[in-house]
Amino acid sequence: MSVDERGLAADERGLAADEVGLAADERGRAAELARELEEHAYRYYVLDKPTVADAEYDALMRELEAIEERHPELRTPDSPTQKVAGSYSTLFTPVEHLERLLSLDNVFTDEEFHAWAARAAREQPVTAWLCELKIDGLAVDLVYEGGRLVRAATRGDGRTGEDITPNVRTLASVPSRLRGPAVPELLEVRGEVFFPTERFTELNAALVEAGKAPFANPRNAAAGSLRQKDPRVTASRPLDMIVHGLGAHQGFDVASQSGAYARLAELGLPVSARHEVLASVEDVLAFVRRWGEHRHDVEHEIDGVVVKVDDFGQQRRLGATSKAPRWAVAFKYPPEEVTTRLRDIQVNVGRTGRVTPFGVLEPVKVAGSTVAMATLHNIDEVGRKGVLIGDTVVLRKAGDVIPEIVSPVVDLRDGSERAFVMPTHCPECGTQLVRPEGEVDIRCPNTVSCPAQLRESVFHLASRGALDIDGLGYETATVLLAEGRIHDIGDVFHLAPESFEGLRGFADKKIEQILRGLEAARDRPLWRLLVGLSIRHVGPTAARGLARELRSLDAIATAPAERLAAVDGVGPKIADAVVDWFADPRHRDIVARIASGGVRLADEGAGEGPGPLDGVVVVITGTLDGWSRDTATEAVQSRGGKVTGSVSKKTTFVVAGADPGASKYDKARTLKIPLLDEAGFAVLLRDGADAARALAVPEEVDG
Ligand SMILES: NC(=O)c1ccc[n+]([C@@H]2O[C@H](COP(=O)([O-])OP(=O)(O)OC[C@H]3O[C@@H](n4cnc5c(N)ncnc54)[C@H](O)[C@@H]3O)[C@@H](O)[C@H]2O)c1
Ligand SMILES: [Zn+2]
Repeated sequence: MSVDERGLAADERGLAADEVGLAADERGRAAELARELEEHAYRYYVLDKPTVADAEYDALMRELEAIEERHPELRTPDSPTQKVAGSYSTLFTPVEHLERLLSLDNVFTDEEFHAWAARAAREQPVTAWLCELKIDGLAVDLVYEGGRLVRAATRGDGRTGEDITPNVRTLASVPSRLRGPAVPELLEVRGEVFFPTERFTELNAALVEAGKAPFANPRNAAAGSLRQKDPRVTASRPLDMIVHGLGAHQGFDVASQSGAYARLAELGLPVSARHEVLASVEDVLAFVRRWGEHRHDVEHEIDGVVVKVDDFGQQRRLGATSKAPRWAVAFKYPPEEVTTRLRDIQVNVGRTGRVTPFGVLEPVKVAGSTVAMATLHNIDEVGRKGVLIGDTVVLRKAGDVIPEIVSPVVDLRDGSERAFVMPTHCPECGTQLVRPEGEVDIRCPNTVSCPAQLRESVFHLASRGALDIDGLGYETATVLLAEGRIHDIGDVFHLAPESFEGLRGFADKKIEQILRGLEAARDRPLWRLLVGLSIRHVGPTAARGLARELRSLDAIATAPAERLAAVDGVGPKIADAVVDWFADPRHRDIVARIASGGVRLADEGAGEGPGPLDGVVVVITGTLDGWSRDTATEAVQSRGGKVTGSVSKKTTFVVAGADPGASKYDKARTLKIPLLDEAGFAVLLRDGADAARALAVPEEVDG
């Protein structure tokens, strides 16, 4: 044996030894993962009290799958990757399902879906896909004999579930008798029981008030409400159900999933109207994308889309694994919930003095960004949520919405947690805080010199939503105030090159940028200035209304409350806030300084009669190349027209840019409201409504 060969042989031995070590490690890890997964599944399915978010459970499951992929000998039939998760509690009588209830395999990306669909199609050509929403609830099995509901059960381990018949009978949407002349002799249907999203906060608040632990999310609320010993508790909860599957049946002859849904609906069962039968994989992916964008427009939570082979014959030929059918898959959306630790609760003082608690979190990644803080809105909210400092909490970040603390994980408390106490004095200026009667908010009443309020109001004046002053960000505002170069928002437009003398961190370029930013901001539309003044309750909608109808700051400042309240989008509460604000001589002084700083305080056409788009109501949806939503809105409003957010019979035109919102688009078609593209919109602005109407050709909906 040559030296070389010996070396090689030793290497091989080394490698083999490593592999043995690795396998032993991985075997240990696999066993640990299996234990953890079983424990989490028990907490989730039996106790309805998970201690980790679904995304964390799914990550453990994927880790186990990956190990089993490398070491197939570890993939035993009792591995959590191979069975339907779930168990049944001794609180309920066990019942055998007539046919097994399975879980679903998952895909997370277009590529994974393509691969899945291709694999299915290799076994069995697929003629049509049925797409529907994946309801985040709990699976329930209903059995009808001779048209009467005889049993309802949870999924359990897929073979044996828990008898929850009396509880399910309390659901208004579940018929106790099927409707119509030809009811099947036997019908086993599966569906999802869910807790309507908008009722969830209300339930948790009530539980916390009663000294009980809140639910982690609407799914757990559904499971916990349904799996009650006392059906009266279930009856008191707003549970709903949608059916999405067929089990054993006799006298129910249909050839497809979509056909089954039509028939189930005739029988009076709750079927979702949101399913679609689609021919191509591309159409399926478009469905997935569309609902991803409208994920929060649904009355229940959805965690993805379920794609099923529509034809029953094709389904049968594809069959199932021990865990899931091969003819269906769940396309999961990115998770929006994680758990993390609430390290502290602190308060923030806003531009109008409002004191809001916020949670300081152990930084955590969710929905693509790292979150370290979450608002808690007000002191009542802290109480309603029942969170303590030191708690592990469920954190939710849905789309562009700011991150929210949903609930504490009560089961993970160790006694070291403590309740948040609202400070009695402003953390920034030491002034005693007040809670005006009948208000939920606590405020710092020192509007004149509270550093937090000044900083926030200057920053707000300069922000995108208000005057959009380039170069004047939060840091700059803080420095200028702290160094006494400005005292409040009234001084901002008096900033000159000398104002920055002796300040560190202000290069000539930066100073120029700010001065140029101010120059541009002097000429913005009136409503932006109004927003920038930080008058309580006055947001863009009210400001636009006021500017549109009164057209100058002077007119707004001197109008009586009744006149202001009559403005579209204003009303008495905002009107009073406006009157109060202008009644304060310090505020009038601020306005005078803003005016002497060269800011335009009136819109063009102040005092003029109706504009060319008077009476025209426009809804804008999708993106326009040449316009932002703000500039497009302004263009309509400055001509006397109105822009609203939803399509109704009162809408004159719907302007649809690229990727228009599906619901607005569809509604416009149903109500036969003229649709304008970007070119049509330009015509509307230039030549008026009649010219635009002539251009709006009704087109056919494609898919
Ligand atoms: N947080 C935890 O501790 C914990 C523990 C266990 C499981 N889980 C979560 O539970 C889920 C896994 O459970 P699973 O096995 O039920 O899988 P799954 O929820 O991903 O998918 C299967 C289920 O989807 C339901 N479903 C909803 N809409 C449907 C539709 N339109 N058509 C068909 N089925 C539909 C069915 O009831 C079916 O049983 C994961 O999301 C996991 O994170 C979490
Ligand atoms: Zn203060």
